[in-house]
Amino acid sequence: MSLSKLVIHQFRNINSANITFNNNINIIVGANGSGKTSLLEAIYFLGLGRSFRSHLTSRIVQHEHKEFTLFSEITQQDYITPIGLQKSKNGDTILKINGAISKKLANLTQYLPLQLITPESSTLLSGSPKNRRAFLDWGVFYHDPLFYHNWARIKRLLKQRNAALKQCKTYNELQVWDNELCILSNKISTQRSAYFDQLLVLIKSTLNDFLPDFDISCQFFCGWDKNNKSLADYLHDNFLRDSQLGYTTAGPQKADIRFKIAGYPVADVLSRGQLKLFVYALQLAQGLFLNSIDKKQCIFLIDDFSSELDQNKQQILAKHIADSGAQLFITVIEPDNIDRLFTQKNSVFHMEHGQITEQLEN
Ligand SMILES: Nc1ncnc2c1ncn2[C@@H]1O[C@H](COP(=O)(O)OP(=O)(O)OP(=O)(O)O)[C@@H](O)[C@H]1O
Repeated sequence: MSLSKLVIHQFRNINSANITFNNNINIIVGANGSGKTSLLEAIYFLGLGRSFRSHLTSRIVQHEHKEFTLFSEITQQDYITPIGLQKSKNGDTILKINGAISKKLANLTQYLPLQLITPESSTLLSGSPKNRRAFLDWGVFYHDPLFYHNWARIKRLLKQRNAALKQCKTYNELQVWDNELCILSNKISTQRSAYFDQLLVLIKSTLNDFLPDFDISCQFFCGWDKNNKSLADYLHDNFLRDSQLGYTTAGPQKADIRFKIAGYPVADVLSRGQLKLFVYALQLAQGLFLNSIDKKQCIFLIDDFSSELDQNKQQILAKHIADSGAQLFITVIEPDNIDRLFTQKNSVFHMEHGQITEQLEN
């Protein structure tokens, strides 16, 4: 899958754009505030139905306009899927996939498997486990077609259980939720750990290139200590504590991936640039997995490609992206020799005050 065409209307400072992208490398060059991140945000919106910068449509719609419109063509082998999305400040949304109205924005996710890397991405390692669960679930979602159903069901169940926790006086009253919860939790945990075990091989190999001087351990935690007791026992034994807290403290909603160096969390040991490289290694491993095992093309959106990376690391990164077979969108302020980092054919776009123009080959 690749994004072959994008039409934008009234999205941030981009009033109107009609762009045909390269199937591999797309380099977007522009000064501060020219609209580079807005372009990535528009692509992200088409991939996930939301922004990575704001929950408020009113911030994203161009000032003095009522709505933004995005139209794209997604190419898979020789088949083109047209997708159109319009969002208004008043909350109205129109999504069309292949000419038919689609009610759910979640339907978008299967078309563009996006990996976003921004200067804030190191929160994947330094932030809460929620970020690492989202990272892991992204891969499981594309790898295992049954995962989404289990995940959506358990989210609903937990919501109901947490509401019931606040009212139940005895554990017996809760058991109606827990039988299904335990079955689903074990399924999700098996799906996640099966994916993680395979991904780990790729993570180790990318980390070896990016951070060869560190011995890094990576461990999946399913959300409860399986070796100690079953989830059913945890739910039973934690009843009093959980009802005081008003939420369930054991289960797949507490899963995490623990990355450590000499027993310390990586965020406490590595520099900012090294953390960024770590995140690149993790996301590239997922891109490689998607390409080589799931036979789907990953799309990388990388904002501010060269920040905090020396020339050598930029070269390693460029090589890995090329090897992953992904479609790439990177933004840079200074073009320098960035296009020469990539050996395959690439397209360069210049961004100025929200206007995009493609640089023609000499
Ligand atoms: N709703 C909006 N309508 C019009 N312009 C907007 C809107 N939201 C943001 N902008 C403007 O869009 C411009 C582009 O911002 P963007 O973050 O895309 O730039 P950038 O090229 O990524 O900059 P940098 O290199 O500094 O990160 C900014 O000047 C911003 O003030």
